[in-house]
Amino acid sequence: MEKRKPLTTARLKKMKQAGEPITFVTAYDYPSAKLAEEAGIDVILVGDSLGNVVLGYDSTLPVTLDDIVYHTRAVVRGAASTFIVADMPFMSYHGSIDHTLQGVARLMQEGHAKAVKLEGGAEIAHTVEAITNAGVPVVGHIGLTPQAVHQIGGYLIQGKSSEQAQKLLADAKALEQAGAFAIVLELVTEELAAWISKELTIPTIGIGAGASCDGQVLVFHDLLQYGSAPAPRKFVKVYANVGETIRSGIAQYVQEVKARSFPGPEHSFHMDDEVAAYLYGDKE
Ligand SMILES: Nc1nc(=O)c2c([nH]1)NC[C@@H]1CN(c3ccc(C(=O)N[C@@H](CCC(=O)O)C(=O)O)cc3)CN21
Ligand SMILES: CC(C)C(=O)C(=O)O
Ligand SMILES: [Mg+2]
Repeated sequence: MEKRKPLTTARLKKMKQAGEPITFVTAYDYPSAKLAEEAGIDVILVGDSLGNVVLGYDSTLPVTLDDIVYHTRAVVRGAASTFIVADMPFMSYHGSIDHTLQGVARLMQEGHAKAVKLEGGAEIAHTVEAITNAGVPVVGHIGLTPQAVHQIGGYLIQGKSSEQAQKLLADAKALEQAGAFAIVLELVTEELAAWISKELTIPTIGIGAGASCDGQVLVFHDLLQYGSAPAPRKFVKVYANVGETIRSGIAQYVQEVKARSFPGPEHSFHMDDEVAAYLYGDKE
């Protein structure tokens, strides 16, 4: 395959200016990252959705920094030529700046990430600035911020009222001002996402935010129907049914072992004839 020019934060800004859509997908391990890179994805996000789709939790809150470091390393091994962003997990960036920077350092030095993503608006702008000042590119994330699910009261669409919309625009501008190189807009109206995208010079990456964003992101397991929620959410398009492929493959394996049709002769190893004859044959 042709080797692509490594993506940079400057290139992402140029893509926005040129109107070239930016593609993000999440990945959490070596094979998924390798396949995403081979498929031509621009950016891989090692999301804390890891908690839901890989670790079986019912929210992203239990995901730890250790979890993200471990999975980011595997993703980087699978997609060494792709720009890889690591999600900062719940409560890893709300203490002191020192504590936050220690976590960022682990994601970069042990996880080998190229950038980090944090949920929140103007209230975390000082944190975004400190991380940026340390030379680490930052992706913002506003709208539905799943780490705040218990405060929000559910996974609800954000920015429907004009007050909320204006606050979200102010948040986006604060993050841009603080040095973020891109902002995820999650579960906001298409109208608000279009407005924010027009007002910013950095790219917006939408999930459930309509077609006017500068890029799109989806969760790997959602777009491939790989063990995630049985009924895909409105903002997800299903491009393949990997879960069904895996289930039917394993079911066929079970059936063939039970029927003794697997393994067949072509899957088995044999001794030389003389040895077999000596051990088990007619030794008169
Ligand atoms: N598998 C997976 N995909 C995701 O996109 C995702 C995760 N997990 N985990 C972390 C967050 C949580 N996300 C979610 C979770 C639920 C809804 C949801 O049920 N939304 C409703 C709309 C609610 C409303 O009407 O306000 C929907 O029907 O789409 C949306 C995003 C997005 N992220
Ligand atoms: C849905 C994306 C943006 C995310 O934050 C995640 O996968 O954790
Ligand atoms: Mg996340």
